[in-house]
Amino acid sequence: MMDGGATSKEPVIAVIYHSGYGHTQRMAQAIAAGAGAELVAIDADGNLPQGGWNLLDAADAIIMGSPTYMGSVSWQFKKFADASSRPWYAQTWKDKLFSGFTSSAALNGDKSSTLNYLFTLAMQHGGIWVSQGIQPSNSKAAQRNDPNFLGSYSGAMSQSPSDASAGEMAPGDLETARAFGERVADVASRFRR
Ligand SMILES: Cc1cc2nc3c(=O)[nH]c(=O)nc-3n(C[C@H](O)[C@H](O)[C@H](O)COP(=O)(O)O)c2cc1C
Repeated sequence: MMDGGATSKEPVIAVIYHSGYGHTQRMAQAIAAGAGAELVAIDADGNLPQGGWNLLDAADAIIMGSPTYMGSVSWQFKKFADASSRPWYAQTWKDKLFSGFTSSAALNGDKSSTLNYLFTLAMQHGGIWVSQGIQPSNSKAAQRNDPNFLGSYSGAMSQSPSDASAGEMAPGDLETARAFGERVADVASRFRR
């Protein structure tokens, strides 16, 4: 339902994302489950579904996601970003909370470049960025499915080998994504007080 939750006191949170092969979609679903958010999927032509723009306009927090393709967002996500020049022009998304997430094949894969782009887009809209806020699992004892094993601070990340399907994603990355969604919702509810 994309009614923007107008009658609720709970913050309205939207997860807007593009996914070519399903990995970023699974992250988006996990984040939305943690945040109690509405999903807005950018389609293969870079367009939003009916009601998508209205939901973003009504949202207190917008969490943006794209796969990392050639070190940045996909062209479909960039089409959405360019189309967001309409709310940018009127600064109607000013002071909303924003955050971001991405997936890649390589362990590093330049995912930070993608998150940096999402941050820049949020800043152009006059937004307030929410960090991932989950301590990294980076000790010798750390295991692949421990919280924030990829050690991201600026947003949520997942990594899957290039020949692994979305169904084979690391459960720890998805659980990290869910916990990240919870955090954004917590920050958003504090901002509404
Ligand atoms: C056109 C293209 C470019 C890619 N560029 C990168 C890259 O720069 N770094 C990387 O680690 N993986 C790269 N990948 C792999 C994807 O990031 C990875 O498969 C990701 O999980 C795909 O997410 P999706 O299923 O949501 O589309 C690329 C894949 C494609 C199709």
